Amino acid sequence: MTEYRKPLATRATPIDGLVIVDLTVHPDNRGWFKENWQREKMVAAGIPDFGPVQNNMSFNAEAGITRGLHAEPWDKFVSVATGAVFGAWCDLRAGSPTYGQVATTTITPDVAVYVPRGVANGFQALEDGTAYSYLVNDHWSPDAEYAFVNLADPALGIDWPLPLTDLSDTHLSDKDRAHPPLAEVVPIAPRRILVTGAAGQLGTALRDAFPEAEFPGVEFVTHAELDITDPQLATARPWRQYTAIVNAAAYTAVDAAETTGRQASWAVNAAGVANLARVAAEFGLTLVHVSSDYVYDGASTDAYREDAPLAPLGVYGQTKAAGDLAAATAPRHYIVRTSWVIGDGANFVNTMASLADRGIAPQVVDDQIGRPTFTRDIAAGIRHLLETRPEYGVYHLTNTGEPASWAEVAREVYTGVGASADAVTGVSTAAYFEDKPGTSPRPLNSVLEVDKLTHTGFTAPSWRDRLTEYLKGLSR
Ligand SMILES: NC(=O)C1=CN([C@@H]2O[C@H](COP(=O)(O)OP(=O)(O)OC[C@H]3O[C@@H](n4cnc5c(N)ncnc54)[C@H](OP(=O)(O)O)[C@@H]3O)[C@@H](O)[C@H]2O)C=CC1
Ligand SMILES: Cc1cn([C@H]2C[C@H](O)[C@@H](COP(=O)(O)OP(=O)(O)O[C@H]3O[C@@H](C)C(=O)[C@@H](O)[C@H]3O)O2)c(=O)[nH]c1=O
Repeated sequence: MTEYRKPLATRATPIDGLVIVDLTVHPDNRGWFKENWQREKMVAAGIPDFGPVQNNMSFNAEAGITRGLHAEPWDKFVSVATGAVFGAWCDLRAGSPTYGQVATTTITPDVAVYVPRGVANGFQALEDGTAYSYLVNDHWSPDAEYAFVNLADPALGIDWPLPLTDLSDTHLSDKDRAHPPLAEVVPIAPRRILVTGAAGQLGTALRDAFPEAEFPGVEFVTHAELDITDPQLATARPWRQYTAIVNAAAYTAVDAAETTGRQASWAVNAAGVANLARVAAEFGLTLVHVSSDYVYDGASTDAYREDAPLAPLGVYGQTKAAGDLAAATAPRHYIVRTSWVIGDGANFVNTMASLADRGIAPQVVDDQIGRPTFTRDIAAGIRHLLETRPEYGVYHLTNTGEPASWAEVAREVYTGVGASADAVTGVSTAAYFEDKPGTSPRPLNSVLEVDKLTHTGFTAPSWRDRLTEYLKGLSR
């Protein structure tokens, strides 16, 4: 029986994330009215902001008609427009703490159920002429991965009001009779993570931080495999089957960005990020984007906090700043600003180690101050953000320890590889670049304050410790 004028409320079930919702139904002399989905109130009541894109209805002419149990790769919000059903669900999500658990309840117009992606859904009509409604957050596609479980499987122990053995073919389809028992079900994999720019320094480290065993279906794409500037990006993947994009793609040739690489820098670091942000916004994904200390002018005498004004000096920094503004338009975004990245690839430490090996005594700038940051720690910090989900926004993420100039870093590298630190001569940035026309201006202060990230429970180790380990691992 429909209960009228109940306040909107939610009730937990034995299945993790499967929520029964009490809806407010307003009766009058013509019938009744209900808000079947009301985003603002329902999200406030704790129902996920699941972004429905399709509303399905099935009409069930007679009581006893039974459908299920079907787990599709999208979330559902089910209820009835008229009549009543006995609803039954079984958790078929790979890795779910409640895998195989069953929940049941009666659904009348004053009840709805939020069914998370991968939980198999089924029902038996309790009245003739029952109209069953479900909102879903992906468009139906024959290519989607589905899972099914047999609604008569004794392992589920569902106590159907009308025994299934009494049902004729007009009440239960052959297809639904033939679904496998729970023991033979292939579970539904979770939504996937996509990592762009996967052949770069950070992309390489992200492969270790997001192993397939812990992140089933995680996808690493190189520049050749997915160009973030692609105008067809919105249709390049079935995006609703993804949960996050980690953007490690960038144009990072700082000096070339001033001249021959200006267009490419804008295309990748600004327009490409805007492209990703549009996809993230449209399909409800979290965008993790990586940014740089070069978005600041370096004139501050203090370490930079996340809310410091953007004031980039050169083209690379300008395009990175534009990318940050674009990334922030995605409702779910983490912008991870880091500095002086060292990983697997061409970088300052490798250059210095190579110069030391060849007995070269370099001049190195001693008035740019910052902290080298190792890609394994950036990757670990990104994993931390995606797993703990602090408030969306900008986070500084660098290794910790006393900041240093590039000349000091160079001396540590020389010492670390067994050469003399005396080989490194300090020089001012102005003097170093004096005879190098067309090069980029660089901030003198690149020190980023990392307290905000620390408060979320993540602090990267000291850069000096990481440098020692890194130099040991260099194949020379
Ligand atoms: N390196 C540093 O010192 C610092 C870097 N950062 C930021 O950290 C992030 C990671 O940098 P890092 O790993 O060092 O960069 P890398 O230059 O090592 O890697 C960038 C990757 O992006 C790829 N790429 C370029 N254009 C596109 C495109 N249009 N679509 C898809 N992929 C593309 C590149 O491929 P290909 O080479 O084939 O073009 C490359 O594999 C970047 O956002 C960078 O701005 C921040 C501070 C310092
Ligand atoms: C090789 C060399 C560099 N330098 C200077 C140039 C430069 O100012 C500094 C560091 O050299 P790099 O070539 O690594 O500088 P650069 O490419 O500007 O490094 C930057 O890359 C971008 C992508 C970022 O986002 C920044 O955080 C920063 O890491 O050292 C010397 O003084 N002597 C040398 O022999």
